[in-house]
Parts: sequence; structure tokens; C-alpha cells
Amino acid sequence: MKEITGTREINSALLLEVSRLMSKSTASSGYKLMSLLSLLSRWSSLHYGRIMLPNYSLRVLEVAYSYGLPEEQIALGKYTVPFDQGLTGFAWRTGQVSLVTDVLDESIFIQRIAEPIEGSLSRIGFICVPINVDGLVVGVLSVQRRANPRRSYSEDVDLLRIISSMTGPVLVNMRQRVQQVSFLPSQLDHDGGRYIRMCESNNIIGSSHALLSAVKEIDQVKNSEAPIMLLGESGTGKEMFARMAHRESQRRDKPFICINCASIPEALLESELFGHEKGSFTGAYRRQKGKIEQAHEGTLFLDEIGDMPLDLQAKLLRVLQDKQVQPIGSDQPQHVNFRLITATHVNLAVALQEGRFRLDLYYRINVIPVYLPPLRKRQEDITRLAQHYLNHYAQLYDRSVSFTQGIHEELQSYGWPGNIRQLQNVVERAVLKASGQLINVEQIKHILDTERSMYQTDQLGVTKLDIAPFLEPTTSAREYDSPQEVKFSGTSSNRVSRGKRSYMRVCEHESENIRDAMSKSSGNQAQAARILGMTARQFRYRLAKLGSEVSQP
Ligand SMILES: Nc1ncnc2c1ncn2[C@@H]1O[C@H](COP(=O)(O)OP(=O)(O)OP(=O)(O)O)[C@@H](O)[C@H]1O
Repeated sequence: MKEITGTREINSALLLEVSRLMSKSTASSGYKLMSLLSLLSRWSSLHYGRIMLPNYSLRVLEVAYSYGLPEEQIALGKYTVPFDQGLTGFAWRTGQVSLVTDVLDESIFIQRIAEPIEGSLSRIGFICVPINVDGLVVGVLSVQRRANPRRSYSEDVDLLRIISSMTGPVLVNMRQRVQQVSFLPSQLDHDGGRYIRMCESNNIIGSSHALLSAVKEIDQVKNSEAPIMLLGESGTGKEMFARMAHRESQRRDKPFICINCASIPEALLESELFGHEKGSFTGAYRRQKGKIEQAHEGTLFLDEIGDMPLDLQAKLLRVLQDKQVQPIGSDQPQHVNFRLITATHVNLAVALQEGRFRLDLYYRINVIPVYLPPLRKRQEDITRLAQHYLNHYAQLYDRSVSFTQGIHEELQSYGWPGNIRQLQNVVERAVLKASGQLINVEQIKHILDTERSMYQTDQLGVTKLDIAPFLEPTTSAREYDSPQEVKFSGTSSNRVSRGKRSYMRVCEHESENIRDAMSKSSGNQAQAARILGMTARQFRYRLAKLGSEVSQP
């Protein structure tokens, strides 16, 4: 066999070897990258190869893979380079190759990261090549070499450019996998592990202390009959927890019936809950079992209980006391046996003070209060949730995307007033808008800026969604599963379908209608809300939104 001696021949043979290595389906990504650096050193005398990856929190590039460098020095961070320094930083910032032919001559070179070749630093060259994926620099490949009249620098640069282009996809692949496995819970104590498994089997993501405390409370009462009240901001997972409480209970094989008291006009809520007899009112063509009866032997979940009208609160209280339900138009009470779970995102204490909620019902249903923490108090869960939704939407939309480093820090620095529902939506949008394989920090920043502009904080420090950008219907309506505040409709035909939250159109004559209703009710908001078929909360929200347009009588 002919001996390979010329630089060009060596480089071609090396590239062939590298491409074989990269296409090995059985080799791990780490093995491929380490072997690559070793091949560079042995075949081309490009020594001390290192692949530097960014640490966005510290704003430095760190050695992720290297060949020949002392491990303990790497561990000490000896080769760590700030983004804005040295040749490595230059390649990182500009996306251009940077090199020096003699490290001792160049002021830009940070001498401490060069290693002496054969005991001397003299005439050592240093080459840095950016690693690009979809036009984005994701890392830097660097090597050292000695002065060698038989190897030109331009040949080495060409070689390293090709090698770095092969490295990019391996890094992306690896990052996707690392992101999937690196969040597995560690150091679980006995119970912690059980609560995490409980979450997993109910598709609840998270392992923060705050989340697991709530899971623990559900676990402790799962087989009792005591009513549970789930408290927490909109989008914190109250419905998921209600379902988990049902699935974990002895009633798991019986129905789980869910009704949202805020999304159904008052006139219909009674019949939805208690059922009706045929002919009991216009349009009652047949007997209809109410949700309470449907939940017999199972679990009844009353979401947004704080929005239940007072007269229905009284009826519900009777059902809880007598364990009987009387459908509208019937004189035959039906025996019912169900576990009650309620949820509210409003402060019921205020509703009690204002006379909007019955104290006796409150005590009856608030036996086991379980507080679901907002996402901003579960920082460590943000990363896992974001990664989960990334995988979910990547699969749903058939995209191969991953986050670049630094995204998680960016996501954690945001307050998430819309909680998990909002995070879900942000990630979905990022996946849909990604133009290549990577979602970078700038793209996420841009989406979060839009979010910030929509959530406004009032003087009391309460964050509210400014829905104005979404009031144009259809296209934007799909964009969000909205927080509670925007569930609104002036007419029942226009109302949100149960369980699904969408932004609603604002009726063209809304301010006029509200003004009329306020005038008819002599300024009594509760009465005005009734005239318009809204809950008091919905009415107050609209009134606040249209405040400047609606002059009160
Ligand atoms: N821990 C979690 N893991 C995964 N997804 C979650 C988690 N918590 C909530 N979600 C998701 O967030 C969204 C909102 O959850 P859910 O409807 O249970 O919240 P909620 O508190 O009942 O909201 P609202 O008060 O608006 O009714 C859902 O799409 C749900 O799947």
C-alpha cells in the first residue's frame, strides 16, 4: 500500500476516517468528539484539541471535550475563556476563524490557555474555528500546532472548517438527549420518590419542593371522603391535580365529572349541575341528568366555585348535606354519593366579606385546602416543563429542534403570570417560529418581550392580561388558552365551550350594553351583570377594561 505523506493526502485520509466515525450509529456522541480530537492530534499534529461550549450564566466558554489537556486543570477552569476575550472569544462572537502563528507574539492571545508542546511555548500557533449550526455559533473548536514548513496554516484552517461542520450536528443531537435525561430526579428520599412517581403517572411534571408538598397533601387524603379545595392562580394545574386526586382514589374506576362554574351562563348552570325533567322549561325536550348525578360514585370537580351564583350555592349546600339531588321540575330526589373537589383562583375570603359566597358552604367544601404554587415559585420546574413542551410540540409539528444553552436561564428569569399554560404557549410558539434546528436566546427573549407587554401590572401589583392584542378573533384565538380573566361573553351563544378557554371577541356594542345595564340597575353591578347574563366577576372585569368608556350613572 502506498504510504501517505503529503499534507493533502493526510487531510483527505483523515476526513474519510472522521466521516466514518461520525456515521457510526453505535458510537455515543461524546466518544465521537473525543476520538475526533485524538485523530486530529495523531494524523495532523493539531494538538490539544478542545471543543468549548458556552455557559451563558457565567458568560464564558468552557472546555466540554479535549484531547491531551490535563484533566485537573480543566476541572479548575484553567481553560475557561470569557465571551469577550482572547482568540476563542473572538471566534465565538464573530463567527470567524481566528489564529496566531506564535502565541508569544500576540497580545490578543491569553497565554495561560496554551500548553507547551514538547516543553516549549516558542513558535506555537493557535487556531480557533467556530462551530455553526444553522448560521448560529454554538461552540468553538481550537487546536495548537508547531511551526512546520511542510504544513501551511490555510490547509489546517480548511481542514478544521470541515471538521467543525461535522461537529455541529453531533452537538445538537447530544444536547437534545442530555436535556431529556439530565432532569431525572436525584437524591430522592423514600416519599419523594413516591410523589414523583405519582406525578409521572398523572402526567404532572415537576419535582420542586412546592409541587411535591401539594402532591403529598393529595396523597394523604386520597381515600378519604373529605372535600378538597384546590387554590392557586390560573394555569397552575388545579384541574390536573383534581384528576390526579380522582385517579389515585378508590373511586378511580367511576366517573370524574368536571364543570367550570365561570364558563356557563347562570341560566344554564343550574340545569347543567342539577339536571332537569322533560318539559320543565322551554327547550327541555327530554330528561337530562345533571353533573352531580353523573358523578354518582365518582368525583365531582367544580372549577371556579367562586363564580357560582348565591342561589345555586344554597342548592349545592343542600345536596352536600342531604346527599340527594333534585333535578329541575322533578319531585323525586335522587340519592348521590360523590367526592367533591373544588377549585378557585380568587380569594374566597374577599368573596365571603362581600357577601358573594356563603360562609356555610365555604366551611363545608374547604375541609382540605391544597395550595398550588405559581410557576415563579417553582423555578426548578420551569426547565423540565419547558423541555417537556419542547419535545411535545417538536413531535406534534414534526420539527427537530432543541434549545441552545442559556434558554433555561432566560425562562427562569421571567415571572410567568399565566403560569404553566403560558409557558406551554411560549414554547409552542418558539417551536413554530424556529427557522432551523435551534431555538436561541434571542428568539425566546423576543417572545417573552411580547408576553411582558401583554401582562400589565396594576398599582396593587396584580398582574393582569391585557387582552387588547387578542381581541381580533379567529387567528389569535387559537394562539392562547387564555387565563381566566378573559373568559367572557355577553351572550350564551357566544360562550366558550366548557373546559376549553379561548379569547373571546368583544361585542361591538359592549360599552353601550354595559352602560345600559348599569343605568337599568341604578349602578348595582351584580344586578347589571345578571341583566347581561354574566357572572359578577366577568362583569367587573369588562367594566374595568372599558372603564374610561363607560361612565357610571
Ligand atoms: N405540573 C404540570 N405538568 C404538566 N403540565 C401542566 C402542569 N400543570 C399544569 N399543566 C398544564 O397547564 C395547563 C393548565 O393546567 P390546568 O387547567 O390544570 O390549570 P388550572 O389551575 O386549572 O387553570 P385555571 O385556573 O385557568 O382553570 C394545562 O394544559 C395543563 O396540562
